[in-house]
Amino acid sequence: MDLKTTNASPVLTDPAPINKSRLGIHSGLFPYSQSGPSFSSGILTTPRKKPGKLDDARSNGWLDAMKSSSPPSKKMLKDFNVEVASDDDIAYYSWMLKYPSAIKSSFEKIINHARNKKIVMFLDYDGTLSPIVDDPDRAFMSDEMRSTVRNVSTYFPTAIISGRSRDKVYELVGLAELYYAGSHGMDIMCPDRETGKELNLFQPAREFLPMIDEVFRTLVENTKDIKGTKVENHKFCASVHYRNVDEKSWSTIAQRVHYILKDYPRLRLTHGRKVLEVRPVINWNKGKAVEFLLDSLGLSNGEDVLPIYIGDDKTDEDAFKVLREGNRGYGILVSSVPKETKAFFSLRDTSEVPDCHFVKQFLKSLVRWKEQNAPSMKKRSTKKRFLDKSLTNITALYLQLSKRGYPNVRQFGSRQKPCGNLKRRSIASMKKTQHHIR
Ligand SMILES: O=P(O)(O)OC[C@H]1O[C@H](O[C@H]2O[C@H](CO)[C@@H](O)[C@H](O)[C@H]2O)[C@H](O)[C@@H](O)[C@@H]1O
Repeated sequence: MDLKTTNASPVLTDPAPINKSRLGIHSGLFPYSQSGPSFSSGILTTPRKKPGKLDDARSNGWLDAMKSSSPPSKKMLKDFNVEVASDDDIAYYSWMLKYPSAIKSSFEKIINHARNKKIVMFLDYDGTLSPIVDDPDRAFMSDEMRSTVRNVSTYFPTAIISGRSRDKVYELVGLAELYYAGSHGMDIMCPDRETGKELNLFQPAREFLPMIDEVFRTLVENTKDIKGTKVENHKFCASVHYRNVDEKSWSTIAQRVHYILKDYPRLRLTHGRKVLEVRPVINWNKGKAVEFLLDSLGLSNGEDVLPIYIGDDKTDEDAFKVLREGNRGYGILVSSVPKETKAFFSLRDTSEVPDCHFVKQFLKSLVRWKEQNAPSMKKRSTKKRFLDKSLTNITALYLQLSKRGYPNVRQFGSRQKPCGNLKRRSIASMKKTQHHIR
């Protein structure tokens, strides 16, 4: 992908205008009219009355999806002393004929294909590096997983692509030597394509920032009476969690979220694991982020590059699709149940084996293979690692500065390029600055 093309706005034209009078809402309450962005800072509240049967037919479809997302783990079933039906296993193993395990028979295939190629590793966070837990704020990855990912990154360029905000996922992973794409790929920090040394910030949905902030507050306000609901602001998208909500209230959540989104035709809803995700209607996703990162790393020319993407969620399918369709690399789906997927391989995800065990095992095997069987392809050269180190220092510093709300750094974000003085400053002087702001 030519970087220049990514500078073109990926914002899609608005979907068909909604019928405001049908909703019985005064047009002044629509924060974004079709004719241009007029922003209202108010929080909309949805009526508390139960919406009519035909209020939003889509809610029913969504309810089914809500029920089937993130199926109960075997552990949960065991907790209730219920034997796991062997039919499930049969279904799983026949599904695996199509999507074989990446750590068993197919590992050979993967490494054979990787010989003489440069692997680029893309990793989703929740459900891939950290186990799915009830509280999203407590989805920690283990130290062992962290050190495994660090080892991976010493051999292969490694990026984390998450639905969470970039700051949040960086905080959870805590490895400055990786590249990060937050908000489902809408917030990317990556090396400059030309120099490879400077950092670029790519935020294709920047204009949606105030809108997401507003919808976030509206969602919080309108779901606060539903026990267990949690709404997260991920900067360029927002998540409404219903994992801890009584199933009887799921339809209420679906209806309220749909009702609110009727006022935001430039936002859309997608579905994750017991979470509804509100995102801008732009032609950008985790797949585009993978292409963008490969391009920025100067690795978009397929022949000698093998991108591998590991993820567990529907949003990861966009990345699997990019890799499959371009015949560029391998998608690996983490799942304990058969699913329709564009991935090539699978890794079992089971809470009986904690700590995303199979993902870790796959990553460790890859490192071991590299250490043992490709001694000629040593760890990334000292010079390269020095450059990477400089880059990671800049990343760490940037994240630190932006967290502290430094005005210059915000500005640098808005220009989608690091601010000049930050770019040109030597690492030593940056360290000084870093020390200064602690
Ligand atoms: O793209 P990801 O890194 O996989 O992020 C997807 C969502 O992950 C988080 O939610 C999921 O994990 C939580 C912690 O295990 C779990 O409680 C929740 O039910 C899952 O949906 C995160 O909180 C979301 O905002 C992300 O969009």
